[in-house]
Amino acid sequence: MQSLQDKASEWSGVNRDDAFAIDQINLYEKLGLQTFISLSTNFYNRVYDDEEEWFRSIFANSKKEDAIQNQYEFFSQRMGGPPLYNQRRGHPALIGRHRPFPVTHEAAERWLHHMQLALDSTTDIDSESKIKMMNFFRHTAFFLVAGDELKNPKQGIACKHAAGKPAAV
Ligand code: HEM
Repeated sequence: MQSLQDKASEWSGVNRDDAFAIDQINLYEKLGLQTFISLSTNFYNRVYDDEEEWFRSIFANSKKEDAIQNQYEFFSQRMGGPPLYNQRRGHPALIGRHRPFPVTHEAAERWLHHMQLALDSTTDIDSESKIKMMNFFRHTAFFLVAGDELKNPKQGIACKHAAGKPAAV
């Protein structure tokens, strides 16, 4: 059976080495906390203003300021900075924390679209760091999609004994 990491690689098109190239360099030391704050602010300004109502509504129960802080604290600690996220929120457990939300393939692409634009409009992020970060984001986004599908595993093909019977629900 394919692991969630394998599915993430297949669906994102990013292999594990590229996804975790963020660990070859300390991006937090290179970019600084303020850059992460700007990135998450740019990102969530776009998300909360998204013209696509279906995507915007996924965030309807979260306050923008809280979402920004959750994100930049997580990114900073994951990319070599102090454990601000863990101190305030505990273990990230990203699949569990995304459980209430519909993290579909389409939602992942929309999330990544906004993140690419946010990276491009955040000054002080060099292009090599952007590529590393985007590979990590892309792989993680599809890791979350794979986790989301565990909520509603697709029905397998019915065996011959089920022929003519209504599908199980
Ligand atoms: C794939 C599409 C994604 C969707 C639809 C999505 C959706 C959401 C939503 C609705 C929240 C709640 C906002 C808040 O209160 O903080 C959230 C939180 C969060 N997301 Fe995502 N997300 C996605 C991808 C990602 C990715 C790729 C990452 C990491 C690289 C990530 C990291 C986080 C973190 C750290 C939080 C804060 C969790 C908490 O402390 O409660 N998300 N996400």
